[in-house]
Amino acid sequence: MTRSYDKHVLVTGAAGFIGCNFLGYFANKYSNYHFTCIDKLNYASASSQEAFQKILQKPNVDFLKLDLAESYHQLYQLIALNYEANQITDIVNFAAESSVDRSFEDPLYFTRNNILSTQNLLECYRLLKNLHPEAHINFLHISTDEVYGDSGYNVDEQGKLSPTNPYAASKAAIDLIIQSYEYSYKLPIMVIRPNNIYGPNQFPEKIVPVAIEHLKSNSKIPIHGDGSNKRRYLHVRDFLNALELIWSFSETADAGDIFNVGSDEEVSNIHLVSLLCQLYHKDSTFDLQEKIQFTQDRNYNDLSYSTSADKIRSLGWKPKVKLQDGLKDLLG
Ligand SMILES: NC(=O)c1ccc[n+]([C@@H]2O[C@H](COP(=O)([O-])OP(=O)(O)OC[C@H]3O[C@@H](n4cnc5c(N)ncnc54)[C@H](O)[C@@H]3O)[C@@H](O)[C@H]2O)c1
Ligand SMILES: C[C@H]1O[C@H](OP(=O)(O)OP(=O)(O)OC[C@H]2O[C@@H](n3ccc(=O)[nH]c3=O)[C@H](O)[C@@H]2O)[C@H](O)[C@@H](O)C1=O
Repeated sequence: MTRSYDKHVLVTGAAGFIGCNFLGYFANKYSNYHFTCIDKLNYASASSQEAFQKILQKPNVDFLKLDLAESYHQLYQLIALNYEANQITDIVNFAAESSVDRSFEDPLYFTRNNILSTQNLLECYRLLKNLHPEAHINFLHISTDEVYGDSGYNVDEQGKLSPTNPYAASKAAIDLIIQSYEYSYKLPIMVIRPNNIYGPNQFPEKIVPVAIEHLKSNSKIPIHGDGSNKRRYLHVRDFLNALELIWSFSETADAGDIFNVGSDEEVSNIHLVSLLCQLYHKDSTFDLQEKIQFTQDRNYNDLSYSTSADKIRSLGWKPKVKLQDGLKDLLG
């Protein structure tokens, strides 16, 4: 970094769906912040590649291709050993393998990746405090509402963690490790648990981009099981607004906190796909049965997530993008 910036923000998973949308918004709005992006560039990054490469042209954005789970020593140098030179002030941690379906196929990889990638960052922060007790990093960790599983009703941030799939278990595990660092080392870390997020450049394995891809190729949309599972959907712009609000609190927080961030728009998978078909075919009629094919269900498919976002709503945040409008935008 040559010019002086007000913040030096480390953004992990920056080449992914939410990370790249985060950069597109914050690197433009906060030109007085420097953003160092870290990403291993997995399969999911491919969908954001064009947008990510464009953002890397900005003077206040740099990129390090690193696997956080395998790069402890480089991270230790970046965050702790060279603290006086790098002066990292904030960490926004998106990096994770994020696909439930893939986690059923390779659970151990999800455990290793999603725990070590974040715990390596926690270790660097812990050791930084040993070297520079005065150092403070605003640490925002992106978790998920899947950590609660589908057993609770209107679960708030104190709800029991009850994950049902290997992805969610890896996210719940690192949430608990973060909690241990808060208690044992007094590291103030903000944990954010969003519901399903959709928006531009999402890799077509999540239902929204999958359905759109199949609509555009006129092929049948795969529906797991009977399609009755429900999810709540939040547009990525609304999520970033929530993140901006939480980030502002982390500046003065001397303790960590947890925030559920979610919408009230809960729809079943079959209804979501039907809505996308209606929006895509506009006024022309269509036979839904011709547009879908029922496929084998997941090993376990959470029925729905009933989390309460009252805490962040009480701070003035609320979703602004209606699902129908957000989907219409995506369909173009
Ligand atoms: N998309 C959603 O609906 C949703 C909802 C709730 C929470 N989340 C969480 O938000 C975060 C971002 O999700 P997303 O949808 O953008 O995921 P994504 O899969 O689109 O992107 C994740 C990015 O992280 C990178 N990454 C993963 N492991 C890494 C490692 N070890 N080192 C470096 N980079 C690594 C990948 O290369 C990828 O670019 C994740 O932590 C996910 O658990 C996502
Ligand atoms: C909060 C989490 O959201 C995402 O996980 P989730 O599994 O809920 O998202 P998906 O889009 O993969 O699945 C949603 C829902 O649709 C079904 N489905 C999916 C893909 C497909 O081709 N057909 C389908 O029927 C699936 O079984 C689910 O019931 C996000 O991926 C995760 O990171 C989160 O944290």
